[in-house]
Amino acid sequence: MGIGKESATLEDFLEKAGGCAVLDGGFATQLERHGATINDPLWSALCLIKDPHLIQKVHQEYLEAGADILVTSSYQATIPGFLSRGLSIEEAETLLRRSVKLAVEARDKFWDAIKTNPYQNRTKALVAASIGSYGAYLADGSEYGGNYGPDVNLDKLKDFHRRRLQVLVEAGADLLAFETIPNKLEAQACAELLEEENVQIPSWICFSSVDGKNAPSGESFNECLDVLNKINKVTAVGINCAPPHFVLALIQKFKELTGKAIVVYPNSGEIWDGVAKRWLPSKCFDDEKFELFATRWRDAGAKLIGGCCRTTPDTVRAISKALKEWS
Ligand SMILES: C[S+](C)CC[C@H](N)C(=O)O
Ligand SMILES: N[C@@H](CCS)C(=O)O
Ligand SMILES: [Zn+2]
Repeated sequence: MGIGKESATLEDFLEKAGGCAVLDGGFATQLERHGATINDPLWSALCLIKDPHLIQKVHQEYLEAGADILVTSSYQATIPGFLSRGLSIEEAETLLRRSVKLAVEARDKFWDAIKTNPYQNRTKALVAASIGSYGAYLADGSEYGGNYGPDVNLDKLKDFHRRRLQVLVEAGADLLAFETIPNKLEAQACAELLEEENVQIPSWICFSSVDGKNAPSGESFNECLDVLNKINKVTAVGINCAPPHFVLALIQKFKELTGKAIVVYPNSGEIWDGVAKRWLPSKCFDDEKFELFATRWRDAGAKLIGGCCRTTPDTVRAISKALKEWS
């Protein structure tokens, strides 16, 4: 027996979405635009404790902007992270389940409101449970560095991810989204866990990149994807929270390296300073540029396209306009 409901394939969903699905945008970014303070080791997961209503509002805003897939607020929600704040294991698991519940409720409410409108051309959105990297939990910018040191081995990374993954799948997520994976070892740990836990829902594993060519650790995507290609339970692979000007070349590279579906959701181009905990200005794409490049990314072979940090519902609206223009 595996965990998670038997679901329709991602391929079927992509077909219903017109061949290419629109993801949402920067989740934490939109929380902050509404005034949330997340300068904290739990980052956006702090809102699971302090302001769950705001989480649901942000999901709603991304649906209204055209997202076919919502990514949950669990990026930096981890059991050890919550324990270090004095919560019990039970409370930590309740918060993880809450992240899925908030997105599912937002999705269902939105769908109930639009499904009978004959002029709407939408598919019922999916909820992807975010599983941020170990580096995200460290809260020191390690998801863009990829060097976890000699004490972190394959088993330690599996132990870190296992229980959260089980709780999120059992809470009813439609998909798993591993985000900002910065090295080959962690990609392998996540992929092998999908097999060990016999996960029945589709999943993507996304890497960050700081040089536009390799994983942040310096390992080539060739090596990283070699590991993932062998594991059928990894449905899609790609890039998230890397600068958007890297994305076209990375899609072309990934097309050569894998037969799996490709997912891309870059950030705005700003650079995260993990020590000062703030975004530094750099070469950025505005929403018009996202609109222009979304079709280039699709034409290069990406099947799931959205935005990550510092992008907003307006960015998603621009991507949706570009990709669903035919509809
Ligand atoms: C995607 S980064 C901006 C998330 C925050 C980071 N893990 C930190 O806590 O500093
Ligand atoms: N899903 C996370 C990604 C951070 S890189 C968020 O949008 O907050
Ligand atoms: Zn991001």
